[in-house]
Amino acid sequence: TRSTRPQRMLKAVQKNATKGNPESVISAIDYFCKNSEWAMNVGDEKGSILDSVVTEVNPSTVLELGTYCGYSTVRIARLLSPGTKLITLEFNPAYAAVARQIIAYAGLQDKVTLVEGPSSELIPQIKERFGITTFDFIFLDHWKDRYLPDIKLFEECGLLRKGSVLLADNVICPGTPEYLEYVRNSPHYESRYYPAHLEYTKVEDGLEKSVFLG
Ligand SMILES: CCNc1ncnc2c1ncn2[C@@H]1O[C@H](/C=C/CNC(=O)c2cc(-c3ccc(F)cc3)cc(O)c2O)[C@@H](O)[C@H]1O
Ligand SMILES: [Mg+2]
Repeated sequence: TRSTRPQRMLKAVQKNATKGNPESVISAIDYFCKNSEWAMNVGDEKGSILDSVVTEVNPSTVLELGTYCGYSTVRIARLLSPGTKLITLEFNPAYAAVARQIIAYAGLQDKVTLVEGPSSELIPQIKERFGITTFDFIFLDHWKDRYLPDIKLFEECGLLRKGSVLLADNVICPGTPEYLEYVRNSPHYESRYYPAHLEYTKVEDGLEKSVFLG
């Protein structure tokens, strides 16, 4: 049967990137998406903003919602201090299988815990299963209508502390209006918009960074 786009993306990484070199994996995926097939990775322009926020926060505990093929997982994990690991949640087994291979190709498997399942079920289990009290940094890039319910779940489960940083992709395109309204109007968050473009296009999009104030 015909291969899937994530499988073709993995082939492109195995063909064009250097094993153990995260930068080459990122470049190979961006090249594939610009020259062969568009895919919903955060991309290089928004990815550079992601890099700068991760570097600024220098987090000890990291969560990503929506692994997809692992592009942003690799971008984040390559910047983490030694001994720091990130947890990434993905509920599509086929996507998770490709992501595991792309993360391993980059040599970052020891810095990543990919958990298969829906965030709504997994978030309440995180403290127990991974011995995490709160997250320093959370990257939201899963179904856009799940950003708001999941941020409320973080609050209910006590997974945020004063200063926790949430970074959300696609707040303009496809858009997350309810989430934006919440973080921009809640007294519990200080929010800032980083304008950019939808990955590999000239369409407007951007990232919203929201700091939990307690
Ligand atoms: C049930 C919610 N919880 C979830 N828990 C765990 N994993 C989840 C969850 N939701 C979705 N996922 C996974 O996250 C990924 C979903 C991402 C959704 N992203 C988008 O729809 C998206 C879409 C676009 C886009 C923009 C313009 C277009 F014309 C077409 C597409 C651009 C992006 O950057 C995007 O992130 C998948 O791997 C999916 O299996
Ligand atoms: Mg996205």
